[in-house]
Amino acid sequence: MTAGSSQARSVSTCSSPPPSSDRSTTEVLERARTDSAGPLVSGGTLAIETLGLTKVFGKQKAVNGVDLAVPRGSVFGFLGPNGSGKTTTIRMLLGLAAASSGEIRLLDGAMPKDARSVLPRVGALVEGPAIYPFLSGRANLQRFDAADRHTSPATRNARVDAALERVGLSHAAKKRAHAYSLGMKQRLGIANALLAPRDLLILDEPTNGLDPQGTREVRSLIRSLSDDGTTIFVSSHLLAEVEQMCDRIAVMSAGQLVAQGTLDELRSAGTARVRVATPDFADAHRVLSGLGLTPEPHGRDDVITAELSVPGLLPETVNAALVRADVRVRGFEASGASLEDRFVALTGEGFDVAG
Ligand SMILES: Nc1ncnc2c1ncn2[C@@H]1O[C@H](COP(=O)(O)OP(=O)(O)OP(=O)(O)O)[C@@H](O)[C@H]1O
Repeated sequence: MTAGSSQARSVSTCSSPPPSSDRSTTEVLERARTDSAGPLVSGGTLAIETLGLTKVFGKQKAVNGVDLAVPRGSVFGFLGPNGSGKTTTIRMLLGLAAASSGEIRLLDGAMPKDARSVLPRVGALVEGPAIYPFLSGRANLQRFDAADRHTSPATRNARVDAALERVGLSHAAKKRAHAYSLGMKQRLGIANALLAPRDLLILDEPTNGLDPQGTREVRSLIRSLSDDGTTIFVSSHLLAEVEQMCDRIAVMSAGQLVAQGTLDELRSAGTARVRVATPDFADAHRVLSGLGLTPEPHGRDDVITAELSVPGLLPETVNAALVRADVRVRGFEASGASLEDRFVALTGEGFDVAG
């Protein structure tokens, strides 16, 4: 990527940039982009790239200046609360909705201009599969395939059987779909997306509404598809789920991309904390305050915690200051911010972290 385009595409160009306390996240965004992004004109190492992607419904910006960078070969989680703009973004990526402004590159083409050459290489599951309940799983796939003018009827049966095998539904191929569990229906939807060889799979909330067993099935299927080298872009409103299957994530909040990077990058972008167990609570409070920190009680009168909010202040310096002031330290713990803390901070209250 050229320096110019890197700058132009950093998150700081969003219409409302993250607050200053989220500067580290902005840096993560910029680094992720600089590390992995190729120029928008060539596709580079990215399977999906957007620049300033925006969708306006009436007065509402449902998607607002989104710059996505999805490296090829990644399992990329697209995370955000309900209504944050994930489905709208996905619909624009696939050419199902027109963007109000912005650019999209999918694999080696621009969307929607190159849809004819690009989309046959992209499998998608958006808003659940439209399954015919009284047809068998196999007959459903045969119908879906027949509706796709890019596929060959001569190879249809073999491709349908391979897709059923791939999602672990061969044993239920002759069963009518209305007798499938929700997890099986979702896997049938994914099989539909796999009827032709794909370089990229885009899955919108593939585990939505599934019970824990169905969720596990779909999650392990996604991981095994990624082992085959397919890039997978999967949306979810559940942090725990994305954490288990993805190596990179982007976080949406109210139509804007508020973070993007590897899980480790996002974790390390959070503010570290210290936790001190001591019988000398008041003295510890005084020492921490003296260092410029804002100590907080921890629900017990012998434990005090504080965010390491002072730039350059290390946990060992805090510990040394406590010891110098004769504070008796029973326990001392330094920790990075949890991803959960990070996401609540990024997306505000109400973010559904666990399910
Ligand atoms: N066709 C439409 N007309 C008007 N507003 C829309 C339309 N589609 C989506 N929206 C609005 O755009 C916003 C983003 O919706 P979107 O479905 O993209 O969010 P989401 O993150 O996918 O949430 P969910 O997981 O609930 O589907 C919402 O406020 C929604 O009401």
